[in-house]
Amino acid sequence: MDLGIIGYGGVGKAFLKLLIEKEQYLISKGITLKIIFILKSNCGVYNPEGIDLKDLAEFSEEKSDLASYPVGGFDRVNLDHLLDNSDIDILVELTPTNIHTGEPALTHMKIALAKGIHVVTANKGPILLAYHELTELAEEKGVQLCIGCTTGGALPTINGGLIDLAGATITSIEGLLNGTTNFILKEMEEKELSYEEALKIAQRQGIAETDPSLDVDGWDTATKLLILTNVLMKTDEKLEDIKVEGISQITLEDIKKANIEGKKYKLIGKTVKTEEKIEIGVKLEKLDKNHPLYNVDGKNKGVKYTSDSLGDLTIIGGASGVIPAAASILRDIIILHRGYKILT
Ligand SMILES: NC(=O)C1=CN([C@@H]2O[C@H](COP(=O)(O)OP(=O)(O)OC[C@H]3O[C@@H](n4cnc5c(N)ncnc54)[C@H](OP(=O)(O)O)[C@@H]3O)[C@@H](O)[C@H]2O)C=CC1
Ligand SMILES: N[C@@H](CC=O)C(=O)O
Repeated sequence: MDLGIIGYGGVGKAFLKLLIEKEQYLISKGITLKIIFILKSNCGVYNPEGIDLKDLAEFSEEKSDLASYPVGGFDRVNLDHLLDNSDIDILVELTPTNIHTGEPALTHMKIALAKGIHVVTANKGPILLAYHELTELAEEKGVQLCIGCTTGGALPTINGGLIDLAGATITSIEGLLNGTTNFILKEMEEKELSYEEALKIAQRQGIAETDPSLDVDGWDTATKLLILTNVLMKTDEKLEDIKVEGISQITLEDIKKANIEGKKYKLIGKTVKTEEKIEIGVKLEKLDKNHPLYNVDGKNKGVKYTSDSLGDLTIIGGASGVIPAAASILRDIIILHRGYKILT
């Protein structure tokens, strides 16, 4: 399969390295992935024969300006033109999340789907704002929109809800869905760091969003929760209708006090749906030891589904990070290659 990648930051670079590491595994499964183009905001690399990934990865260790890459580097980006000429099967969209406009990713995805190209993405903005429109377009064109990375990266939230709870009605979703805030809370607790110091470490490790206020003010949790709600509960809820709280007000003293009570602070997003109404919100909660998400620490995340006929299902792990995020992009590509249809 031929791929084009838009966004060559933390996740994009990790994805390239992963493809190099997994080359033999992929070949053994009969999966040949050829990268035709990689775009950043103002430059890119294009090679219709397939980019030499090892060479480009080495080049990128030293330089960030792809225009100066000797084989196919260029500095004027025209995606429409590229998609017309490069004949790719899958567009991998990895630009920064914008929860207000979804751009630039929303436009990238619409162009690709309209041209009959599958889209695999880590970008939550377009899925939050235009999930139904994009899936309709994908269906009309007979291609897939793969969003496994948008609701917790490596944590298999979408697959768990759609595949493992198939046939059941999900009545509540409770999620610890943001690795950055959970990591900050743990660093403050264990190393007695201030909130600001812990956030800087999360940023250095590449787990925070390009705009970290999305993490610490609760919007990333809210976005993931809303995508899960709209996909799994077949609703069309909007960000502006829900109450969202972050963690920026918490102090080391609050955390220590909770510890003495045998409790831990966690940023929790929760949706409860009955026949009459739906309640959705994100808030900092003090969990006690009996709560299924109490032991989800550090960069790990977790989700608990309650369903009518398949009971409760709690999935824990899926640490945030550029490598697990890249691996969840590859997971979606493999699922696509196997011919499974996830979003039905
Ligand atoms: N980091 C993580 O652990 C995870 C991230 N995600 C999601 O993955 C996506 C990427 O995250 P991450 O790699 O950390 O982000 P980065 O900020 O590290 O990288 C973003 C990349 O997108 C490029 N870009 C920005 N605007 C455009 C544009 N208009 N056209 C082409 N390229 C553009 C940037 O180019 P330039 O450098 O030239 O500006 C950069 O290469 C985000 O949507 C994020 O929410 C999901 C799960 C986990
Ligand atoms: N910033 C996010 C990255 C994955 O979505 C997080 O911290 O979990």
